[in-house]
Amino acid sequence: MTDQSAASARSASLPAGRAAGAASLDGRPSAGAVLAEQMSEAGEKRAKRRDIRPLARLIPYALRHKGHALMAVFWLLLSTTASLGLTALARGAIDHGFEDGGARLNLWFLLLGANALFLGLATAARYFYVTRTGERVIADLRKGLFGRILTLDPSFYAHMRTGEVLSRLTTDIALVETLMTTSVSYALRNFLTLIGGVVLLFFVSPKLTGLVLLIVPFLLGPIFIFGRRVRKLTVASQDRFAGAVGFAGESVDAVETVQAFGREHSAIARFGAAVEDAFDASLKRMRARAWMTALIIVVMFGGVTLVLWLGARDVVAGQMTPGALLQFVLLSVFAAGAVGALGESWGDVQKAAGAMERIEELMRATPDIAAPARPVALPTPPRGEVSMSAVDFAYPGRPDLPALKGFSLTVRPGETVALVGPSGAGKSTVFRLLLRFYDPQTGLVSVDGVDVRQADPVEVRNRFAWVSQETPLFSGSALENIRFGRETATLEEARAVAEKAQALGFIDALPEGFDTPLGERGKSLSGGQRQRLAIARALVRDAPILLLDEATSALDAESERLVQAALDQAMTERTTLVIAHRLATVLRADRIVVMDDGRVVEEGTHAQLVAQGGLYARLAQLQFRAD
Ligand SMILES: Nc1ncnc2c1ncn2[C@@H]1O[C@H](COP(=O)(O)OP(=O)(O)OP(=O)(O)O)[C@@H](O)[C@H]1O
Repeated sequence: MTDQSAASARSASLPAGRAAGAASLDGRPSAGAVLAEQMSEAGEKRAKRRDIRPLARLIPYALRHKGHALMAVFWLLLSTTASLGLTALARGAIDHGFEDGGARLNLWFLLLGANALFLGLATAARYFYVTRTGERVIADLRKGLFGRILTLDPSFYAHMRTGEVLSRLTTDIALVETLMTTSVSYALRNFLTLIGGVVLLFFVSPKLTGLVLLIVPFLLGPIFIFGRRVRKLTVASQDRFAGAVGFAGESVDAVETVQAFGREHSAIARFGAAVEDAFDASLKRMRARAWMTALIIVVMFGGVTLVLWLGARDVVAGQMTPGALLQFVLLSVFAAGAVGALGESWGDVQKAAGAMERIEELMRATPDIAAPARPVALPTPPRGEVSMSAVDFAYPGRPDLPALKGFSLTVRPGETVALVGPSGAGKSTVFRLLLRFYDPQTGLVSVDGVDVRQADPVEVRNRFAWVSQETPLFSGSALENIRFGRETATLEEARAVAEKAQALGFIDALPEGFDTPLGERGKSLSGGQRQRLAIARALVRDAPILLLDEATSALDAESERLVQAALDQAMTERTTLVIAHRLATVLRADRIVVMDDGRVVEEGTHAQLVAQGGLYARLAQLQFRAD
């Protein structure tokens, strides 16, 4: 076999798995090694698929790299030819090398040596081109999939957990990667070796080959029948043992109760019985396995002996040369090895088929929200006007629970409107419809006078700067986080908005100022700092409409004052829609819109609404945090 090393490499089920042992310099596993190990473990649990048709979807990806794919096929054919050619050369060396007192012995062995050299090089080239094509396909697939994932709208994420989406991006792609790199190279080589080997076997000796083919069912029969039984019995004995362990765990956990009730002996007896039970199940498995082993060895070695005996008789009778017999034996070994190896690869193929099916499901998913064929352009310069009229909306999967019912609201350019209402009234939903994460079932949402359904969602979203409650930040520096609002922002612009957002002071005080990495999700900052940075990020966008979801989480007095000052700055000079939780904010608003159960129930200024003594008056008393 030319690349048995590949077999051992394959046993690590994911390519990433091989890196799992890698450690960084300080002895701890590196982040990459940890991820690889996690993916390797997760890969074990992903479902297989018997139908391997999904793998055909990889073909277009491979065809994008035709040159390398062709090179892979070329070297695959050459390396297989070289390994099969080895058997022909061995035959020649035996049959002709000793003729004329061994005159051509050196030549034959030179040829064998040259073949070995060529085989080595061809195998290396095959490995390189197959793996390179595979890795390239995987890189394209990864990029394509992530691109797709980020275009999917919240309706999609409502029925698929983000964890599952990430598993598809990492674990599932790693499973396909194993197939496309290690397994494909290995399996194709073995497949070709098998086909070529069997064809050559027929040429060398049709009689003996026929005999071998007759023996094969006798070999596969016991493997199939006993193998199945052994697997069933293995599961049974594992289950019994798990039962025993479970009972032991329970007793140890509650050892005081066991002792207080004086139940030690009965617990020991029960555990003993469970262990004996597990032992009996193992015994059955051992018997089946022993019989299977005996049968396989008898059939295999008996068969080999029979075939060799018949071959040797043919040699004596002059119907076959000794070299041909040697070639026959070598080819049989190659072909048998290839069958075994293909069986091993089959598990990887099924795993990858399952993975590819899941990946394709994501690739095929189309977002509900997309630009129409001919989007209507929003007016420039932007006016900063939003309007929702008679909007009815229920979230996907909750059709019976409308979040907005006949909701209408118009916000004029430059106006500040505070949305107030009990939890679940539909305030955040208003924002989600404006940002066009969803479309309403009935009614109209328009931005700057254009129906958002007729516009390009990217252009619509460009009109908004959004500060959400959670203010998610990203790993990267403070500057990069501000530039998330607008990539082209200069450092000066970033400083200017940071100043307006009351964030300049703390950013400058960071060890590397604007270049300080903030850690994953900006976790090195305090809650108030994160909020101010998020406000700076929204400000740098310089969008005409600000959507502000005030944080409900309490900050300390100083942070609260700073955040409030940042918000005051943000709200000036642009249309603002704010989900308000602070008294100061509602007092500043031009208009307060009170929502309840998806409807507008009251509207007016703070003073007017308090005087009305309705829902707002009650909320104001309970909900607003005084500054
Ligand atoms: N993604 C979602 N899928 C299904 N239902 C949702 C979803 N988001 C919100 N809802 C439901 O829609 C209704 C309105 O929710 P919304 O988040 O707009 O309320 P809210 O007024 O912003 O409340 P809060 O002040 O608590 O954030 C609620 O009944 C809520 O359970």
